[in-house]
Amino acid sequence: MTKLSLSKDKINILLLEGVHDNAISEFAGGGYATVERLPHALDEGELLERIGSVHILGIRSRTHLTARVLEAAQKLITVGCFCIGTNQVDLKAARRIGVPVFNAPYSNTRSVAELVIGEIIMLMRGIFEKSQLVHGGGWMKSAKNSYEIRGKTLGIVGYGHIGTQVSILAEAMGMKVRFYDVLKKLALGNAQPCSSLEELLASSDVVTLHVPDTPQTRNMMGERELRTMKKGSHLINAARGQVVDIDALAAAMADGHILGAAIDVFPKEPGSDGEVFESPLRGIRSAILTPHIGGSTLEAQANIGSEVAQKLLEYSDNGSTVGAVNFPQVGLPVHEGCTRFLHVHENRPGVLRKINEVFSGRNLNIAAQYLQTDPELGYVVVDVDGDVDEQALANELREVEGTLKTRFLYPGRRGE
Ligand SMILES: NC(=O)C1=CN([C@@H]2O[C@H](COP(=O)(O)OP(=O)(O)OC[C@H]3O[C@@H](n4cnc5c(N)ncnc54)[C@H](O)[C@@H]3O)[C@@H](O)[C@H]2O)C=CC1
Ligand SMILES: O=C(O)CCC(=O)C(=O)O
Repeated sequence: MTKLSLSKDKINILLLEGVHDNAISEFAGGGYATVERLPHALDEGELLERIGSVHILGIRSRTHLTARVLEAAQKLITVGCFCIGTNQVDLKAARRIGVPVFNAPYSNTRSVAELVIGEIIMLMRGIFEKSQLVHGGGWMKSAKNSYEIRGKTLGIVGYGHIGTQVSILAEAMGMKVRFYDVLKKLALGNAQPCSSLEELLASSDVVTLHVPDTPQTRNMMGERELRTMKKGSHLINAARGQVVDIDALAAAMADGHILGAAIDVFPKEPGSDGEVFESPLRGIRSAILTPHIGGSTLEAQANIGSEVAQKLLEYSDNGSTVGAVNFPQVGLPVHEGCTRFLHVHENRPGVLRKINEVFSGRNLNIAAQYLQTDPELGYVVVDVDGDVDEQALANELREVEGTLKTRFLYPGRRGE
């Protein structure tokens, strides 16, 4: 267990939104015992009240880390998103305060893909509507609007980790697959790329969305795009709520242009299970609405719990930023016997020279130095051998103009 400048029992870890037990076990195994876990998200006001004393924060998709919250996070070392998407975090604001953000880019991929496959069949057989009727004492034994998926065309928007998994599974079940992506992607199996979103929409029986939330994908499925879809086709959105114009979808479903939809994500989602969910889609019988559970399987949550906690530990213990989504990536060996200084700074001329002057001015033996930069940010890690007045050195480093964060630790040395 690496020793830190701040003893581990003083490092406050706050985990929100019911992060899996595996995360707690990982932290305990790393010597971090001060972990508080809440089952729900916190809103901005609640976060502002608590964030000042938090060193490591774990969230899922419902907690919004705004610039305001991050600027109040005086002690924050790192943030873990125990999910794939990181759009709920103001990543630039996190960079500005020198805080790397980690996620789990693959751990729930399969869970989302399986849900989508199930929904394709449910939609193409009108199962949800028929089942609701039967629950209400009704009976609708009819083949109207019910089709096999074999031979039908699935259009996948966003051919990344989830999109490609859906592609493979759908082809195995006899579907024809077409996809559209902004990047050139290797087509798996017999899948066919489309040169435009419109081409995909006009030729698919079911369209499924697997793009991230970006300024380009906001409302990418608006009135015009929904009307470009084939009459009687189906839409699945397990990506992000802002990708579909929900009012336009409700209208296209009301007049039967879109026959069915399965929607897992919404522009406004409740922060906790007790809160009332509002949406114009409520009450539409051919709309399968689920509470953002695409990635909510026990397998996925267990894997995510371990994966993200390990990344947070690697950063807290060793300074490694491998896997961070908003930071220069530095993979670091454990260098026993040294004191390691982590310095995050604005990437502007002269900063590195001044940092080196701080070390050379004290006649220290630098055993290793690691540096990664991107156009705005620099992250330098310096391992020093022998005796050193860590606190005085860290204070001097903090004085260097452009410094965003400084921390020191003792890799490989046992600590609390
Ligand atoms: N419902 C749920 O519980 C879950 C939802 N998600 C959502 O699914 C999204 C996709 O996940 P992954 O496949 O792992 O991401 P990924 O990053 O592997 O794939 C996204 C793909 O979308 C493409 N893309 C980006 N902008 C585009 C645009 N404007 N038009 C067309 N293609 C575009 C990218 O080039 C990439 O190939 C995540 O960002 C997340 O928001 C992820 C996991 C669980
Ligand atoms: O499980 C969650 O809270 C969010 C899942 C998700 O949307 C993601 O992984 O991006």
